[in-house]
Amino acid sequence: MSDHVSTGCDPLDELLGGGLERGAVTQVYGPPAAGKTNLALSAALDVAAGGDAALYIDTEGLSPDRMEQIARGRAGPNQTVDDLAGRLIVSEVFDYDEQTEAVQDTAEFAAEIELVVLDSATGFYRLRRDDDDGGETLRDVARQITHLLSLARKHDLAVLFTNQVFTDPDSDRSTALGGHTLNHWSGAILRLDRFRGGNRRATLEKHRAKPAGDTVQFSITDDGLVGDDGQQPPRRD
Ligand SMILES: Nc1ncnc2c1ncn2[C@@H]1O[C@H](COP(=O)(O)OP(=O)(O)OP(=O)(O)O)[C@@H](O)[C@H]1O
Repeated sequence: MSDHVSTGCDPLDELLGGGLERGAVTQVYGPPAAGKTNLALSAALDVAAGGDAALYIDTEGLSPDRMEQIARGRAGPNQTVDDLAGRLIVSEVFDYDEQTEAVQDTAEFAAEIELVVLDSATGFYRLRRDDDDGGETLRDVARQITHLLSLARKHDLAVLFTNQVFTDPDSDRSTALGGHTLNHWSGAILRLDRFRGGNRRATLEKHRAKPAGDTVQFSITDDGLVGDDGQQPPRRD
């Protein structure tokens, strides 16, 4: 078994030293429409195309149409979209308490899945942090991430969580919500940015085995994510 779970996009896998590392948590953050959900879906459906299962905790309202499009892009010639969708356990959550519960319940599936996606870890935190100044809720999100990390270690899973940005008034730069607390538990951190014309850039900000700062360019297409050389990711047999 590979040490990594593919993102479904070769250049992103290379940037990450092979993909999403098993036994660790990968954080993908960036501004709205940067491509975080597309990347998460691409990885989950790639797992499904490989014949394995993935758990997808969705706090944002996944588009079934988009899921179907990417599944079509990942499916091999002998696979249907339904084959892939059938290996995706989607847990839809509608508020913060449901998110907490869904993360807790991941333990029930851990033995039968290869990847857990939490998209997004901080959408509801963002709504709550004005009420409690972020303190308690942030500690709670961190507990969710450490719970997923312990499952990742125990069951050799990959975990991907997405995270949003806020603009730091001191530096005027957008940074990841949750700061050091969430970054500490992330074995790898990937920042996504979107540019005019739809081009996107992924920047490796933290990695166990690679220097930070490397980047790749990619685009979002009907099939999912493609590197800027325009090559489609290889389909499964
Ligand atoms: N079929 C497609 N072809 C090209 N681009 C697409 C396609 N489908 C979606 N997109 C692009 O993906 C963007 C949405 O990306 P995604 O949902 O992954 O962003 P995100 O980073 O998760 O954003 P948010 O933080 O708002 O959830 C759209 O704005 C659009 O630009």
